This record gives sequence, C-alpha cells and structure tokens, in this order.
Amino acid sequence: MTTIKLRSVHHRFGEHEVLRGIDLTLTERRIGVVGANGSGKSTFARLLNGLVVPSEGEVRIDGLDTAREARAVRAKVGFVFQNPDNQIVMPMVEEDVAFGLKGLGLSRGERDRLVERVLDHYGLARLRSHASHTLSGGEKQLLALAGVLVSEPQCVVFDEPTTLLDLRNARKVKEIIRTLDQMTIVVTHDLALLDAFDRVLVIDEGKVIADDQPGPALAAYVERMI
Ligand SMILES: Nc1ncnc2c1ncn2[C@@H]1O[C@H](COP(=O)(O)OP(=O)(O)OP(=O)(O)O)[C@@H](O)[C@H]1O
Repeated sequence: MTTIKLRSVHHRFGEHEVLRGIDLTLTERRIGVVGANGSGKSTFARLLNGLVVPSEGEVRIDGLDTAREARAVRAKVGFVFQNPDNQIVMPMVEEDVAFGLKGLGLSRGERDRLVERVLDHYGLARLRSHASHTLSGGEKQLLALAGVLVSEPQCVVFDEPTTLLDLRNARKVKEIIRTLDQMTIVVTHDLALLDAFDRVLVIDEGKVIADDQPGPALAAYVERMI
C-alpha cells in the first residue's frame, strides 16, 4: 500500500496562490479529484509525483520527500497527462514504451519482455513499428498509458485522461482505470467515472472543500457549482 501525505501545502505561481493550505493523507485505492476550471486540480495532481514542488509545506510518498527525492518518487508514482502529446517522446511506438523503463537497470531481455506484455495488454502490438505521431488520439492516449504502466508504478495519477477522447476510447480508458491494481488518483470532470471510487476530493480556489465518499462529495461539488 502506498501512503501519500501532504502537510501544509501551499503553491504559488508568482503572486498567484493556487493551492492554499492542503493537509491530506491518501491511502485509498481509487481517489477522484474534482473542481471548477482553474481551481488548482492539475497543480495538486502534479505535486504527487514531484512535477510541481510546493512553495511551502511538503509532499511525501511513503516517506520520500518529492522536493528532494524526485527520482525515487517518480519510480513509485506515474503520471498520465491529459494530452498524450506531452508525454510521447520517442519516434516509434515500441521505443516510446521502452523509454518508460529507462534508468531502471534492466537487461535487454527483461526490457523487451515487459514492453511486449504491455503492448499486447493495451492492444498496441500491431502498431509497435508505427511512427508515434501518426497514431490517432485514442491510440496515443493508450500509448501514453502503456509508457507509464510498463514500469509498474505503485500509484498512477491521471489528469483528465478522457477529456480529449471520443466515447469509445473514453470508455476504454475508463475501463483500464477501473481495473488497474495500483492506487489510482484521477482528476476528472467525468463525475460518473467516480461512482465506484473510495474517496473523492473537491478542490475549490486552492482548498479541499469536501473530502468524502463519492455520493456526499459530489453532492457538495454540485451545490458549490450552482
Ligand atoms: N505554470 C504556471 N504558471 C502560472 N500559472 C499557472 C501555471 N499552471 C497553472 N497556473 C494557474 O494556476 C491556476 C490553477 O491551474 P490548474 O491547472 O491547477 O487548475 P485546474 O483546476 O486543473 O483547471 P482545469 O480544470 O481548467 O484544467 C490557474 O489560474 C492557472 O492559470
């Protein structure tokens, strides 16, 4: 089990204080994060694997400080961006998946086996030799996911994973999220996705204003939005 702790976290971009005092301990397997546009959700999500370091306070993943132990933190917590183009770095599909294993000290054989498994699992095997930039939006999102999941992180953070997808691909990605073994934290505007989650955080103007099971948390969110 992974434990994520945020202590007195504030984050500022210049003068703008985007997160304003967040204290949380996260251990549940499925955690949703909702809130209005610009409320600080993406910034919050990025704190969890050290993509953003808090201006004040600290974020620890199983005791590791994201500000000082970023490499170890990223091995534990994978991050899937809303736009897969932010994440796909290698020209060919299988190279891009293999890139997710870089720096882990695996032999070539182990690396090939893990890449093979994840390509098969996400239906990308037939595209293995394709140029990454020629994939459709849905295929790119699956590739971005495969590139993160290939290294089997203990926790995966998704920032609006279905926003750019059509219905079929959104459904596919949601099914993957529902069936992942790992701890999963999902920022989304798709409230139905969160029905079976264990915990939902509502962020408003940089603060957590509700933190509960999906029913009451989403009711608080809807009330705040109208
Ligand atoms: N790198 C940055 N530099 C300056 N300001 C930023 C930066 N990233 C985010 N912000 C600002 O911080 C605020 C919160 O942004 P954030 O992306 O965390 O919100 P969000 O809740 O994810 O929004 P959305 O639902 O629209 O994606 C916004 O006002 C945004 O303009």
